[in-house]
Amino acid sequence: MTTQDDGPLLELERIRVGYPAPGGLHVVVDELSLALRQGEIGCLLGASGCGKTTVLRAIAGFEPVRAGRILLQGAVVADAGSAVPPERRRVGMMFQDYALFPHLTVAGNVGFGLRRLPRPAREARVAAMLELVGLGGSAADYPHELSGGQQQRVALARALAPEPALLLLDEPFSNLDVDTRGRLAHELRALLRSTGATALLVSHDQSEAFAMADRIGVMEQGRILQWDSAEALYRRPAHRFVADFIGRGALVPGPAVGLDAELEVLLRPECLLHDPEGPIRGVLVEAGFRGPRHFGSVRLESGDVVEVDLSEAVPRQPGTTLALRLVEGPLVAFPRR
Ligand SMILES: Nc1ncnc2c1ncn2[C@@H]1O[C@H](COP(=O)(O)OP(=O)(O)OP(=O)(O)O)[C@@H](O)[C@H]1O
Repeated sequence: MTTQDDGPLLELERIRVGYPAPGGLHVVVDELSLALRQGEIGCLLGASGCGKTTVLRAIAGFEPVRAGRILLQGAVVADAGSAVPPERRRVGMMFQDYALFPHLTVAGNVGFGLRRLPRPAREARVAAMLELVGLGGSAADYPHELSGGQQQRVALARALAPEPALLLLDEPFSNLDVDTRGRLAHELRALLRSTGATALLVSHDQSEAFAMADRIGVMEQGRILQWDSAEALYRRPAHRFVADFIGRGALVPGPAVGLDAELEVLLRPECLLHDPEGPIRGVLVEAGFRGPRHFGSVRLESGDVVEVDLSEAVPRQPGTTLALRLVEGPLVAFPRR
């Protein structure tokens, strides 16, 4: 998995992808750009139906690109006039339901894409992949004998076995329960890191995206609004939708907290502090402990309700009037609509 130069391993340049529809093309993804460097893990994050899977399918070569282009390791693999076939792209894909072959053993599944290798090399590679994902003892098992998490690891081993330049993962945790999801997100990240794989995954779950990815693209209706690190998305959302979608918080008119009337300010729970001397008043609507800190919904005098970290505030009875002040340092604000 090496590239010849330091350029991005994957580049999407303003791609448009759609599906044939009675009136013409139903455009699902438009003007979408992103770049991933060798060894980076990216994530497309967005609500159901925003076009995440369609982007993966276009990268894998299952859907044609109607405008823009896709480059892998510096070479164009798809544009409006041409497309390298999927099997020549060196792209591995792990599907949402894992798509394991039920009639093949674990070893058979992992070796499926290696049929052109001589048998000893194939067997060695399968064994190495199973060792990597911690399933060395399960080679002879069938998929139905495994847990969801183990099936996921078989699917991952199968996708990694042919040494793809790029790995695509469609909702890799969707079939797992909540506890397993959290654990496996960290496990999968560590695994991908250990192989140096470059990967792009799709998720509708922010905590998964944050746990897994170096770069996250927040999508809305077929576009990426911001392609950035998790921290930048949280601290410096470039778009109102991103501010709303990522993390907790509310956009309130500036005057609600003594600021400019032309602005709307993003108030995350850590932006307002309890301070008996503070100039901002609010009534506690409800409070709750979400370990290790206490949070409360506070109705400001403007009527806006914001979430506030109340760990330092006592008492925390609903109906209490609280004095608050803004945290020091810059806040995120947008021109008022
Ligand atoms: N094969 C297809 N033919 C026609 N329309 C399709 C096809 N596949 C997807 N679409 C449409 O494209 C849009 C985007 O679908 P896509 O599966 O890419 O979204 P998604 O963000 O991955 O959603 P989900 O999280 O639900 O899988 C949807 O409106 C969907 O109905």
